[in-house]
Amino acid sequence: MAHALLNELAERDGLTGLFNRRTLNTHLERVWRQANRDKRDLVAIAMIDIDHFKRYNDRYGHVPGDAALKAVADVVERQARRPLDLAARYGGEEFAAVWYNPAPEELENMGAQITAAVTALSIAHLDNPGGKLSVSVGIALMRPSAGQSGPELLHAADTALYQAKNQGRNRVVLFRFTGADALLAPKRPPGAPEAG
Ligand SMILES: Nc1nc2c(ncn2[C@@H]2O[C@H](COP(=O)(O)OP(=O)(O)OP(=O)(O)O)[C@@H](O)[C@H]2O)c(=O)[nH]1
Repeated sequence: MAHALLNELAERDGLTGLFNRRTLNTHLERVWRQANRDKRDLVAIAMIDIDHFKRYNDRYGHVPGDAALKAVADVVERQARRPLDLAARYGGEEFAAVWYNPAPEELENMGAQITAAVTALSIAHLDNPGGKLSVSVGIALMRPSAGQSGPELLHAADTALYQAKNQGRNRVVLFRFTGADALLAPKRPPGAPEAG
């Protein structure tokens, strides 16, 4: 019993109860191998970061800051519900979700459900445009193969998150691999006719 409790504590983040970064990395390695065996299964990662959280702490204090982190953690957890999915606190105000074999065309929507659910919490954040707590989301998708690794996927999701921050925050950006790695159809430029 005590052993199980210690294991549980080592795997989880004390504040939010989500899995910690170390557990995420181990899980990613495991599902990566699984998907590689199955040859066609995909793995996606979403990185989720609270917008202007430093300003939030500065204005409202660390106790409300911690409560906001827990509320966002619950949102992320609800969005990673399948048996091989996993939600983690990745760092201070950064969360990550592993999505095993998601439908590529659903990814943007899955990310948008996270941004919408955080906005719907209606946590006042007067130093954030819009006046409410919001998050930015970066998502990347890969079909694991021998030549690629989970950390590459994480890095791509992080790059997409960086773009989401730069483009104004409170939004979802999908990392778009090119060439043979492209699993997501490139977005049509505005006004372009539909393919087919
Ligand atoms: N209350 C609380 N704050 C934390 C915790 N961990 C990290 N933070 C705070 O999160 C803030 C992160 O700030 P930055 O990395 O500058 O990012 P940001 O202000 O969210 O800005 P953008 O990400 O660019 O939108 C810092 O002020 C940290 O102190 C925690 O466990 N509790």
